[in-house]
Amino acid sequence: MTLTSIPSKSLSLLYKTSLVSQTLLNPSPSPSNQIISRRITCHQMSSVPSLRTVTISYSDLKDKNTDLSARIEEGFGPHGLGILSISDVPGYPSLRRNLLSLSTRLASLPEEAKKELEDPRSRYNFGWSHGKEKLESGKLDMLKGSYYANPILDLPTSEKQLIERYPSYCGSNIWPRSALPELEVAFKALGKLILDVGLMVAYHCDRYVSKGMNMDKNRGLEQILLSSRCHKGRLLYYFPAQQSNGVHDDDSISSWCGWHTDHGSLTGLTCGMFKREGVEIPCPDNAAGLYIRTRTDQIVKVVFEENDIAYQIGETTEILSRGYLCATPHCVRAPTGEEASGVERSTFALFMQPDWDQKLNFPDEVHIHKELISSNAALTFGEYSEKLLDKYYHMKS
Ligand SMILES: O=C(O)CCC(=O)C(=O)O
Ligand SMILES: [Fe+2]
Repeated sequence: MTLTSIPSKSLSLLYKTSLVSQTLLNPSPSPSNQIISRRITCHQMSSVPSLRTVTISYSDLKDKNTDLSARIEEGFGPHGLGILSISDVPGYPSLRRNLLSLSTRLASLPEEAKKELEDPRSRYNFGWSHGKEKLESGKLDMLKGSYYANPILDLPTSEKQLIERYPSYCGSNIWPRSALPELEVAFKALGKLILDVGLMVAYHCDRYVSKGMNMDKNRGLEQILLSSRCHKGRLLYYFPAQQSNGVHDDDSISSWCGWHTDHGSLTGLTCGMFKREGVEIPCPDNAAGLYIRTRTDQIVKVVFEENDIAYQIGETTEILSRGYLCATPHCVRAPTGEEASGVERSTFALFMQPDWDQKLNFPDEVHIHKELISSNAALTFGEYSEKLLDKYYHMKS
């Protein structure tokens, strides 16, 4: 388990009962499954239904005068899937390719070199992490390796007390400067771009939310992300089947990455890159990839273009927006069948999250992590995350 993605076993959302039936822009909305069925497409080769994300072009997104509230609501609102993607971001395709191509090299470094990149103090939330997190089954996750770093700040604070209290946020990056020097440049470049575009998404999210609730201009999502020193990038490498003890015979939907909601504010996601023996290939199994659980408890496979950046909502935004923007339960399914043998997957997530002292006021009725958070609790983001980490880290022993 890592700090950025905590499993939500019941997947009940915070605001399931109160605001889900209320939309801002469509006073009498069609049921969410109607919206969803409009966008269902079936891949020719497979019977697995996939939904395309709502897509906004970069040129529309960067124009602050364009009102994108309806698109934001369609993607992130109570009846949306909780994901949307941005197309045509200048420079993005090559930055994505540069970084994702390095994940195989990182994962193949000698064990001693990877050990030097580990940081137990931050519960492996900086540097290399493999086999430290638990899968839903309770077994250690040997299926993927992750590399975590803050792409914006190498050292978010020099205050010793803060570093000790919140090691997973306030710690320092650990770059493989001699073993793989290209990683730092590629990681920072992609992370910074996804943050910049994420800030534009956040601007339009605020505009949408402010139509429904009184919002202090300085406390919106954009401002929270702009002033945060805690953003965290995760380069993920899913090992090919035969290197992970053949565990890919698990054909459940969450066979590669368990069901969870990200607990920060906004997550930027690249489209996964598949390779066999070092050569990039299209995904050999149409059923493999990202799945989302909808507000009406349907499980759907979600697709977006290779050169689009996808954004998902995290728990903190759901809390701060009082449910107007809803967190996104998701998981990843591994490819199965003969064709899946030797297939690896690389991807990158940027968890945009508030600073450790951001105040979170929980609602009267808390549905998520109930056992940890009391109704109307007022915690800082740092305290909230530490509570989750304490709980899930203790599960690891
Ligand atoms: O591998 C993916 O596409 C998603 C990973 C993910 O959900 C996470 O790291 O929180
Ligand atoms: Fe996630």
